[in-house]
Amino acid sequence: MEPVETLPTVLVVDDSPDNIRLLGNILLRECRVLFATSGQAAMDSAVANHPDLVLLDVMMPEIDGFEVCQWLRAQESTRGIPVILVTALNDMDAETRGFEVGAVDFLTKPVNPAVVRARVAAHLALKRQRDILEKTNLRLQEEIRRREKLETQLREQAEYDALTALPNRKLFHDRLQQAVLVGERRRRHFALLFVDLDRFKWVNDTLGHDAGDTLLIEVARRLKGVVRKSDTVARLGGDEFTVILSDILHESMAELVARKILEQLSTPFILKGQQVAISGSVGIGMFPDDGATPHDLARNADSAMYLAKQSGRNAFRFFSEEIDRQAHQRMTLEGEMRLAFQNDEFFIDYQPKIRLATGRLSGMEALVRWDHPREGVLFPKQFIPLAEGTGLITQVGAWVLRTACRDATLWIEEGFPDLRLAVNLSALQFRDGERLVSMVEETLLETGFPAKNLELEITESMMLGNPEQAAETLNQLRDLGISIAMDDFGTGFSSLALLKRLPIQVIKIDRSFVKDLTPDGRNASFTSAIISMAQQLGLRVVVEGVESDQQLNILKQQGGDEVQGFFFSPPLGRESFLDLLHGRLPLGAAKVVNDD
Ligand SMILES: Nc1nc2c(ncn2[C@@H]2O[C@@H]3COP(=O)(O)O[C@H]4[C@@H](O)[C@H](n5cnc6c(=O)[nH]c(N)nc65)O[C@@H]4COP(=O)(O)O[C@H]3[C@H]2O)c(=O)[nH]1
Repeated sequence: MEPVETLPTVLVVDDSPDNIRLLGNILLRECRVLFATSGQAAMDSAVANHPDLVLLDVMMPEIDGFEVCQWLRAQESTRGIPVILVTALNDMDAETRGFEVGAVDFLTKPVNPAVVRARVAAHLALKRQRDILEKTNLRLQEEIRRREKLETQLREQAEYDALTALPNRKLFHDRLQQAVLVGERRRRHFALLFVDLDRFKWVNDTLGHDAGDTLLIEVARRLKGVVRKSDTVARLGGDEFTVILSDILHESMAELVARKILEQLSTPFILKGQQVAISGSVGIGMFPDDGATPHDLARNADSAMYLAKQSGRNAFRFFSEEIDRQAHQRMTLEGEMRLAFQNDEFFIDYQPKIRLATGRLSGMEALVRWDHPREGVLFPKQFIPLAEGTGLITQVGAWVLRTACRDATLWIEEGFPDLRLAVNLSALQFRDGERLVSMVEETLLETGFPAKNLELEITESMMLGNPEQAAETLNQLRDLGISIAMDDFGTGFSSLALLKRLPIQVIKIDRSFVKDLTPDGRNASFTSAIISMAQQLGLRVVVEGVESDQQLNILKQQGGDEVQGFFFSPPLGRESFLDLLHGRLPLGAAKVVNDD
């Protein structure tokens, strides 16, 4: 006989003490037997003693065997205990229900001792096997988790730099390879920047390696701060860092990041309690122009970095000489643009707008120019993108609106009360709606220009980022009494939904549609369709870029409201425009000075 503590435990449940005694005697030799004489006592005992098997009488008062069995199955701690139900002979219904509530077997009364022993022994053996399997399974899962953790650690050690936690050289090469593949497949540009610290050796030699490590960790943090989450910043070793800027639309975006990096690196670091100024050099390679393979691109970005270092440090260089020249020209221009306000170098030309129905001047569009001391007169496309890239556009835009409103107020006072002034807004001004609305409001107050005579020109793309916020800004502008014109209509999505949703009063048909306007051409159908759609929506239509009387006649027939273009007049300086207003200069007499 096995010692009692190693014998399996069987809980015998029956409300009849005789039956309990009988079953107990049958099992006594092979098992440790526990007893319960009610359903409740059985449940309590199962939870407390966790038996290896339950022999459960079905017919009991209050809580019967089915309920007890169901309850045991529902509890986490007793779910695995096999239950054999003891039923009356030939009670088929009881058997069916018993299986439904989770019993594993049946014994029928009156019980046959040999059958009882055999069934109990079989189910105990099964349970033992299951327990062993479960334990093995748990151990295996634990082992898998341990190995996965180890693998992750090993991978991180193999792919990440231990000091800065940035991707190391190996992972950088993988990512670069990946970027090249994506770039090839989707025909996307991306930029690779090589960044090198200019005084790292000095820090290591004079302040010690601890300070060098602190510096590298801080540099890693700052570099990550200037790029998007989807970009990669890696450390190749020493003080050599790289940045992969994915999805670059234009080199100027890479330039912007390079400049931010230089700014970050030239902001002093605190090392061993003292302020240390270092700087960096950045080399930029553009995919695919500066290298269509990871190897070529990396080599070229690296050599651009050496050129930057040679050119006096704290500098960036593009690999391509042409791009580099343009980037540095932009940088110079930016500095000069800041000075241009002080030196009064901006001025405005006004291009007349003509009402088709009367053939008379109805208003003008203000177009900014920059009288650059070295380059001569610069047109918007030569400096507005730069002003947008540097944030200076807010200042330029406010200056244009104030100056144009001041000029136009004078003209209104000179006897042209209906003169309408159109001013362009930039997407960047539009992004800060609140600031824009208060700037416009203040300008109207300051200059006394009537809001109803002002038309602000926006483009569709400005609305796309956040249409809800755009609609709110436009509503606030409309509440001031200003009209809103959708510029360049037809070149973007030309979404009707947008026209319906936004408080727009005017659409301006882009001049590309007027260019080849012939009576039976495709462009004629296009302008005609837009004009009749606009009329149905109650919008005014201004057509830009009218250069010939043939175009004019078509537009007249199609019923446009206003036109603007070299056929009547190019943009004019303030004095010439005044001459035009007073009839001293006839419409159509001025020569084209800006034909882009
Ligand atoms: N080929 C041809 N061109 C014609 C004709 N009639 C007018 N143009 C030109 O077309 C442009 C019309 O302005 P836009 O579509 O609003 O396009 C403007 C506008 O989007 C932007 N811009 C101008 N001034 C400002 C400003 O103060 N702020 C902002 N944010 N953008 C401005 O710069 C763009 C270009 O301005 P500009 O170079 O002055 O060029 C002007 C004008 O000189 C024509 O018959 N034929």
